[in-house]
Amino acid sequence: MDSKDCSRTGIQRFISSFKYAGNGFWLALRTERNMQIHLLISLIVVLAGILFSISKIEWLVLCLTMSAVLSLELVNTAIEKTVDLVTDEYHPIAKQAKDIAASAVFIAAFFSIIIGCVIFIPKAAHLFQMVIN
Ligand SMILES: Nc1ncnc2c1ncn2[C@@H]1O[C@H](COP(=O)(O)OP(=O)(O)OP(=O)(O)O)[C@@H](O)[C@H]1O
Repeated sequence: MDSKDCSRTGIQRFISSFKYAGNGFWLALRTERNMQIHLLISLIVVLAGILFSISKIEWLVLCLTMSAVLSLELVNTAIEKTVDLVTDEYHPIAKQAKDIAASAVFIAAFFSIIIGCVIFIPKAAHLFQMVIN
């Protein structure tokens, strides 16, 4: 923390933390292709939720899964950057750190696909039945 930070009040630091979080989000969104893909899929899921008028519980489950995937992608990016800061040479521990962080995103994305299928496939099938009948 620099001397400027020390002189600020709690509320100013609280507001600044939002600004820093926003900066981090936009930086990851601008520079990380996977983050752009996850956000695009989240927007499509939200549109599908509106289109199919999903229930309150389904919205809550989707919000949890989308926030898990997006948050873990941000943490994965932060870990990648930290590892790159420590070493730009090949190191087995660097590989382990990056691979483990990437697998956290993979697990969240995998289960969010299952949740999305459980919520939307019956609704899409029902819509399809109505269209063909
Ligand atoms: N310093 C390193 N030492 C050993 N292996 C590394 C190192 N840096 C990267 N790797 C390996 O290469 C893989 C890709 O790393 P990289 O930093 O390019 O991330 P990425 O998977 O391309 O992620 P993104 O596309 O989100 O940037 C890692 O998962 C790891 O297995």
